[in-house]
Amino acid sequence: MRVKICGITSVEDARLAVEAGADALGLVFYPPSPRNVTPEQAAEIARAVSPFVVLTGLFVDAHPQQVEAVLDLVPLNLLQFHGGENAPYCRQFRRPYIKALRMKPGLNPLDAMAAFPDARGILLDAYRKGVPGGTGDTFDWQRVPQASERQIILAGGLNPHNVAAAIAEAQPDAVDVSGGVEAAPGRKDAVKVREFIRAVRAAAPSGASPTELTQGV
Ligand SMILES: O=C(O)c1ccccc1NCC(=O)[C@H](O)[C@H](O)COP(=O)(O)O
Repeated sequence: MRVKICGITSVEDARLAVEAGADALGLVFYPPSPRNVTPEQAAEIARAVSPFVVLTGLFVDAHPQQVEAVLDLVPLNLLQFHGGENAPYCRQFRRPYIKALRMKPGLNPLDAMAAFPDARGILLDAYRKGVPGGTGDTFDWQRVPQASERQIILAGGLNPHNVAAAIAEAQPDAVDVSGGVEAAPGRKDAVKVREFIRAVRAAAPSGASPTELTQGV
């Protein structure tokens, strides 16, 4: 079970997340968010982090030139598109990407993810009208497709106290959290980060997915 800590805004928070065992860090390039970072700030964070930790750059319906400008400065390993982007938009940067789908009532995630066959993963997030992400809201984890061939990342309102139940119910391949491990918007809480990752490891030890655990793989 992989863990992404999203909304990292400082070298200090990047280091505490990596030391706690995060597999990936999320850097938000979306100015209305309190977790937004500039390309220069992101480059400083990147310099401080092991090259073996996945650096994810997050965008919301960004102009392609904005994405390219970030890529010129920041050695991102992965892009995350969190708006209404389509597959041609996402693939134009010729980088691995994950596509976020907000679980609007009535949305069929299997149909929606089929539109992004070349996405490395699909991040399923809560839906709140007018707010693209980082809502702190959960959604019905029963809606997460099971036995999908795709890599499913569960997000939305996770925290140290609910992540084990979320994993048991949704059986994702990875989890993602932002607000649930913060002391304040944009500032991570070291204890919450450690508790979150500890809870994930307890729910899915040795990195195995819950499916592998229950099927004795
Ligand atoms: O984190 C943000 O502020 C944000 C703003 C706009 C678009 C996406 C954003 N975050 C993307 C993420 O992947 C978050 O981790 C995800 O939405 C879950 O956030 P939370 O419910 O706070 O754990």
